[in-house]
Amino acid sequence: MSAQTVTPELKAWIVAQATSGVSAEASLEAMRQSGWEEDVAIAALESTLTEHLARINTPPVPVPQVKGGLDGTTIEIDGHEIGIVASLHHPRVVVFSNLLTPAECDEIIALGSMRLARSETVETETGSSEVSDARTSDGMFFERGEFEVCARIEARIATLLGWPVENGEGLQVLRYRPGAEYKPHYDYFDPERPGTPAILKRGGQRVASLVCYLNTPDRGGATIFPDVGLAVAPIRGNAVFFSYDRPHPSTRSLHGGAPVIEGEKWVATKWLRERRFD
Ligand SMILES: O=C(O)CCC(=O)C(=O)O
Ligand SMILES: [Fe+2]
Repeated sequence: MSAQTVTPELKAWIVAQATSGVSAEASLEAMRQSGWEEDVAIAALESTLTEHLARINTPPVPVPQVKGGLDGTTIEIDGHEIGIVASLHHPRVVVFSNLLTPAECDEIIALGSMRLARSETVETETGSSEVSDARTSDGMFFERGEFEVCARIEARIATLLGWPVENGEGLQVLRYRPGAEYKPHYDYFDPERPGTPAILKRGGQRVASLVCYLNTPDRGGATIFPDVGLAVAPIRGNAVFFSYDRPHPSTRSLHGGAPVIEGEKWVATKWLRERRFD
């Protein structure tokens, strides 16, 4: 007898059927038609859907919130005035203007470029060509507080979102050249993946992202939220914040960086964890 194993692909298919409104009976019938024994198919459906429902049921955790709420148009932090441009409830998205000054954007680009250049050399030396087509940008991470400008931005973000500096990962800088993109993805760590428990030991889950635009590309490069058809224009100094109170697609936090058409796009992403990230 051929072993009938429940592969991740089959699980994904079962969940997709259920979420698109196909009845369990119809899915069972389709599985039988493609050669599954009925009892094995029922067990696969039952375990997969139970697991799926349990994840939807994941209790929400607290997430960062904008200081003072979203009623105002500006928020002042240490003499720096940040604008609230737009917000959305589900997914929770807030677009800010003037989160970073032009000088801060330039400084982060300058500091980031040095390390991008270095990592390019390393890559060519080892001959490793790990070009993923999901993310065609180049990136680097700063340590938290690595430079004065990093610490200043981190302190501002912590105040703006009421979330401790210690719960933040170091800023990540990405550079997209024309044609580069970041396909839609979730920023939380997929609870299904075997490596996730080890990652979560340091700081727990990611609960929010803040993508800061360091320049304005000539064309393209919006941050997109496909579940709700939202596109945020990348404008220097602006930033898009989004939070997700559980590691689940029901947060509608699926997002990506649309292809850059002309010019370069530079962003600094700040991820916030549930707990101290040391
Ligand atoms: O470049 C963008 O607009 C999105 C970046 C992003 O999704 C990330 O850094 O996780
Ligand atoms: Fe992302």
